[in-house]
Amino acid sequence: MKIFNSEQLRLLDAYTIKEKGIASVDLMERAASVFVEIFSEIFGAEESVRIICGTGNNGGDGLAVARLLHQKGYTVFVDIINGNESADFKINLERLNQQQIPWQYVAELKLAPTDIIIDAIFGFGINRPTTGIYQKTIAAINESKSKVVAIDIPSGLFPDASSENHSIVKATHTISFESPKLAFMMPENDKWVGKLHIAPIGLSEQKKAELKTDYHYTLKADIKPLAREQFGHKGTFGHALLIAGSKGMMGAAVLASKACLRSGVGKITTHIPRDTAQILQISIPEVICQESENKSCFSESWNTDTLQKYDAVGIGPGIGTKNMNGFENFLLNFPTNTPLVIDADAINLLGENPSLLKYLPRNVILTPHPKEFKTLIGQLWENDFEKLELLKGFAIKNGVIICLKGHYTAMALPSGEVHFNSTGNSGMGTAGSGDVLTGIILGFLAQGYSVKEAAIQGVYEHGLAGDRAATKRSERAMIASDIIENFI
Ligand SMILES: NC(=O)C1=CN([C@@H]2O[C@H](COP(=O)(O)OP(=O)(O)OC[C@H]3O[C@@H](n4cnc5c(N)ncnc54)[C@H](OP(=O)(O)O)[C@@H]3O)[C@@H](O)[C@H]2O)[C@H](O)CC1
Ligand SMILES: [K+]
Repeated sequence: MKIFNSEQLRLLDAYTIKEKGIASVDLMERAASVFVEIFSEIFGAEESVRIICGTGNNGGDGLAVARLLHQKGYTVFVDIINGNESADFKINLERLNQQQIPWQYVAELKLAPTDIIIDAIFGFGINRPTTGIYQKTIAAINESKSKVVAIDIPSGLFPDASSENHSIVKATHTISFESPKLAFMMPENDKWVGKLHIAPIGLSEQKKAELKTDYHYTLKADIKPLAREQFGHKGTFGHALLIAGSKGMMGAAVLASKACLRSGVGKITTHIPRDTAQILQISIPEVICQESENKSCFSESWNTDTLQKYDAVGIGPGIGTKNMNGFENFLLNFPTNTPLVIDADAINLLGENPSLLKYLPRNVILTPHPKEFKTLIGQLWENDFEKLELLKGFAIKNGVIICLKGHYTAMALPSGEVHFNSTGNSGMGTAGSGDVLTGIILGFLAQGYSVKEAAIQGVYEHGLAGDRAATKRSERAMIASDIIENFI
């Protein structure tokens, strides 16, 4: 799914009105009705609902929502912050009066603890930080103990730029129209958005296809699994090489190897330090163990021919950062066309010696978490929008795919595109979860997925398996092995 900016959403809005010959107020009605559909699945009609509206189209949505909830039997009360009224706001205020739904202009907001608040102050039309009565009302909402449901976007949040230090409504749920806003993907905004719901309102599919954006949100419909050949065998489903582990960190090699096998790969050879094969062999009998001749997992005897035998290579889980020479030797000998996934300490090694970046092969996926990303680029960022620019810049400059792990893992491609993942949960913030991801991506690469497919699909399915694990156990109690066990 594409992520559009506010200018594009306005264009889509106008185009849909023209193409489908519907009035803008009818599009507002459609938006309000899909909002109410989702809202009523979350909150029953016994609830008393306070709807706080601005006077633009977000406020207009709020008025239409008030009317539709009233018709469904909810007790509603509307507060309006006086301002310039949009045409569709005016129409909906008139409709509200016809139904004799109570409303008032807000002077000072006083909320009952039992109220559910619907936030309809500002939508994507916000163009400056909130001040005065808007700021005061937002503070009153945030100080209340009420559940808050934002229409389209929590009021005060800029959809396409950083809103650091602004006054923003802290929503429990955000029901957003048609596509998520870029701001929702940023960890710094997690505290405002709450649980995100996407509500399609039927904007023009043709125009959506035409509009270009760098930003995408991966949903089930975007995932196209590779067909598994009926006559295939372990020789045709790919042979992966994983370079992982060190003394005390062999669990990382175990988790990544097992996840790789679960991804459907034909064979995996796991290259580990000397005298550590027993741990791996006992944990996973299906793995081919290959011990290094020394204490690190880097073999001096590696050359392009030995590495070229594999369909894909993964390096990093649990390797430590002590053997820079070994890593350098690995990269210098790495075959140009073999896909490679680089994780964990291998990323830290690259960060320590950025001159090695020029030796990266053609098809590379790096999977840092934010701290590893910081080490890799050797600089900090002021806010998450700046971090996103740095991520894009790194992918473009180095011709690599880089997956920055997080709630919405961001995958930046050399083309400048960024794909945000939609699956996963906080239970995946647990030791070994990243090793599992490396194993899955490696397995997909070895089976012939392109680097783009392996990254996007690997991250998506890793999250999906994590969601299944959380359902069976809980986000708190799940561990990395549960992600592997729930990979189907
Ligand atoms: N295409 C869709 O997705 C649809 C969206 N709908 C809803 O419409 C809003 C966007 O509505 P819009 O009227 O464009 O904008 P807002 O309601 O967000 O804001 C209204 C005006 O408020 C002014 N403004 C902006 N920032 C501030 C501020 N900090 N303080 C005070 N006032 C502010 C600004 O006007 P100015 O002239 O003062 O600059 C805004 O224009 C969208 O989010 C959806 O909820 C449709 O209902 C259906 C289609
Ligand atoms: K809002």
